Amino acid sequence: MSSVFTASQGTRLRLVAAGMHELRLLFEEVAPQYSPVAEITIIDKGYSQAVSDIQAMRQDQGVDIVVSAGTNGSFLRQHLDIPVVMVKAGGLDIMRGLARASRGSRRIGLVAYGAVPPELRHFNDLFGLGVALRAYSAEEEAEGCVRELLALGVESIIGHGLVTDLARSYGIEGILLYSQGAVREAIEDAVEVARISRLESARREKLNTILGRLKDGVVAVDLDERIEIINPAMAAVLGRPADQLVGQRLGMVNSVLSLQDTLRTGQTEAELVRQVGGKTVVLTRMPVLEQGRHTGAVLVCQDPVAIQRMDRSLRSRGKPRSNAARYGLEQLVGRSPAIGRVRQRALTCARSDATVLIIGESGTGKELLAQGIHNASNRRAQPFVAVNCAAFPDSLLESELFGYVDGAFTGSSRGGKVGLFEAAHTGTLFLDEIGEMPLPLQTRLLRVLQEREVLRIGATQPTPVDVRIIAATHQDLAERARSGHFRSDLYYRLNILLLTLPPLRERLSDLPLLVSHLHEKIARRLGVSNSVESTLGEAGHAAGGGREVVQAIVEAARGYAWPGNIRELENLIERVMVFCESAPAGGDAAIELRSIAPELFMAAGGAQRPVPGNRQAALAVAGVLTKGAATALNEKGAPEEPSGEKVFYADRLLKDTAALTPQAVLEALKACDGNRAAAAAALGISRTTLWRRLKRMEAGARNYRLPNTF
Ligand SMILES: Nc1ncnc2c1ncn2[C@@H]1O[C@H](COP(=O)(O)OP(=O)(O)OP(=O)(O)O)[C@@H](O)[C@H]1O
Repeated sequence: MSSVFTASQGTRLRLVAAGMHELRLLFEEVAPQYSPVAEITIIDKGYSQAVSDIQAMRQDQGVDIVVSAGTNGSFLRQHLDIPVVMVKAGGLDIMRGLARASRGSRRIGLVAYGAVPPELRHFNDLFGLGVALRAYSAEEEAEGCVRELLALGVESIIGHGLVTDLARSYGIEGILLYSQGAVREAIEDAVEVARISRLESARREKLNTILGRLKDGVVAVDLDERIEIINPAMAAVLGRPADQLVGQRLGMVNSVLSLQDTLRTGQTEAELVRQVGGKTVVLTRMPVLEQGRHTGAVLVCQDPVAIQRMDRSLRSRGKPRSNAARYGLEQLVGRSPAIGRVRQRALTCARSDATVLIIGESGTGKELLAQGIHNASNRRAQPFVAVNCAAFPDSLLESELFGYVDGAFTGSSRGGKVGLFEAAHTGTLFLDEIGEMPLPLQTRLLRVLQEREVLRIGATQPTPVDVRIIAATHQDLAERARSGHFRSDLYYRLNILLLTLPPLRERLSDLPLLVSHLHEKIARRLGVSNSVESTLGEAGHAAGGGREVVQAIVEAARGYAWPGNIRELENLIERVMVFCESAPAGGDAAIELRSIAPELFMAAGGAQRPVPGNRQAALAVAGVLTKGAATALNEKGAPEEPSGEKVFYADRLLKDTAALTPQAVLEALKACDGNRAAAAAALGISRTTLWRRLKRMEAGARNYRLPNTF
């Protein structure tokens, strides 16, 4: 037996051999040889009885294939939907039958099923064998043939089982046409067919599993455009069960999906946008080639929203994690009751998906709070996208937020652009400085909040988005709504969960904690020791140890009635630390300090808002900056009488930085080659504050010549 008879997947093939009388005996003789690959069940029944037995076996344990012969075999073929392999008599079988018959009889007859083979007729005539030949095509005709032969005096009839039985019933010899060889050949054919059909059905099952899991609809048709394969997604598009659609002409089921042109031209057409059942779909039509011949066509139907989502996910994966929130609520430093209440409310906000509005002065930690809420929410693993509405010209802000489709406007990038709403899909969108949003965009924003879908610029179909909005402002939004600068309906939509961040001046008790937190944070960033106890390297001797730096700054800030800006406090600390780091060991620190002192003090906030008590603040800062700063506080922690040098610097600081003058702004911009971020950093203010300052300067005094970048 050859190796092709290895049953697939380790299970034996299941064969049924259906034959009565002599054929059954032949099956019984041959079947054991195939037991390693096939389990052969022999049934000694014919016609409808055999059909019902085989169907029951099929239900019970499965049947791969049936082997039978003659009219019984033909009957089974017609009534079963599993393959039936016929035992066929070859030339040798006929010869063998004739030889056997001629041993005892003078007159021999042969009754064939279907038609007498022409070769046999020819052979009979050529050799003058005188065998009487008859053929039958239906069971009831067989007896007529036997009787005719009897009338001719035939004593021995060769034929199928039915014929041999009839011959015997009329008292003459019946010789079965088949040999063991013919039966063996039929079983081997059956095993091979069953093996291939098992492989086929395993392949089909795999394909069905894959197609069943696909979100895209797939349908394959034959050359007549009749549906051969259809997956559940496609059946859903067509609104009918898959089994009802198989065999139907696709173009008749839905003319938009017709594959007639593809069958005719053999051309692939990709990404065709069409409407099917009121839904926009993206279609791809392809011909099917089997061994170089067109045998049908395939249609793939995609949901554009899914494509967009995939596109977004690919884009966001390609990007570095810029859309991630770095801060958690635990980084919102402060033990004052005011900040405690904010932290508590923020935790409550994190538990819901409702829109949050954060109100607080610039640099009070609004973004930190927004990030903290995101990171404490269920969306923490999803994007956190922040946008400063004040930082973009109106038209740019629109395309940033909503994105645009390919060719939406001159100069738009090819392939369109994903807006920040879409980029934040499933996550949080932080809209900072929402009060600065132009009115037309407020209308669009309101629509997004109501409909939960965005319409890219130039698009006709909206894209659903699942985004949690956190908006922030330093402005009195209610007042802006009253004065018509802000849509009141949007204000009410945003103002669902309100968080108010108090300025630092209203929670000065948090100052020491904040200063040492920021000191540590900056030290980490600068790569210097983060302990306030430690020295700041060799240079630390010039300007005092870490503890003194922190204490002096706390003093300065307190005395100065800090105007509420933590960012500026952070900037001041950084400047002091950088200065202390860079002061040469044993060098004249006082000279160094003199050069940066005005800038440092400006960073302390005094430049923006001179407040009462600033002389004391200046003294404290100057204390850090002068050579004798290490003794700025006496042993009991009380401030020392200021030295003449300290007083001198404090006065100079006050004079130089009395206000963030337009001149100071312009000089900073000039020094930074018009780079706004750098200028803001140099001035120790946020980019937003600088932007506002510039806006005010532009509006108020047209005589300033601003660099082109503005
Ligand atoms: N309570 C706090 N604890 C620790 N750090 C804080 C706190 N509040 C603010 N900061 C720090 O101050 C800086 C400014 O904070 P943030 O950017 O969140 O302020 P903002 O109110 O959003 O500012 P703006 O309105 O100018 O955009 C950040 O570096 C932040 O880490």
